[in-house]
Amino acid sequence: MVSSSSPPRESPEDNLPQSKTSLFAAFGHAIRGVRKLVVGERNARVHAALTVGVIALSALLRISLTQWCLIALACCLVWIAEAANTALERLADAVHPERHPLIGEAKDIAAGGVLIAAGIAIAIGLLVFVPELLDLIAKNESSPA
Ligand SMILES: Nc1ncnc2c1ncn2[C@@H]1O[C@H](COP(=O)(O)OP(=O)(O)OP(=O)(O)O)[C@@H](O)[C@H]1O
Repeated sequence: MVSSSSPPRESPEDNLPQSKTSLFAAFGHAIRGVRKLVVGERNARVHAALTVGVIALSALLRISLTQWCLIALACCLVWIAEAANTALERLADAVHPERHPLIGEAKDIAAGGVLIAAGIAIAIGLLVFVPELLDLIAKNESSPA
């Protein structure tokens, strides 16, 4: 017979840590993460320079709203992959500083994700910018000197 004074059964959710972080503080942590990514990672600084260059080229070529959306998504894809790669590298180094084949594999896979994202971003950039640049060249050639 079950005693009526037995404690209530715990649900799996009861074991989860209760987050006391306010939305405002969480936003601050995220901004700190972006700063650490851009300041501390050489690859992220390269992405930052490329992002600025791509935005400048897009503005110069006066691309359409749809093209802006595609370029923005392509840039975001690379930034998200780079952030995930950096986070995984730091986590792996903290949890297991010694060399381990699985850590190596995990880092290689994360780096592969960045490579795939960068490849797709380059393809989108070519699809958007090459026709625009060809158009600009054709207009310049056809205009009277
Ligand atoms: N702890 C480890 N155990 C086994 N192999 C590792 C380990 N750390 C790194 N490696 C191998 O060395 C490669 C480079 O790892 P590293 O942490 O130096 O990244 P990285 O080249 O600095 O990358 P990023 O430029 O993105 O920071 C990994 O992809 C992995 O193949």
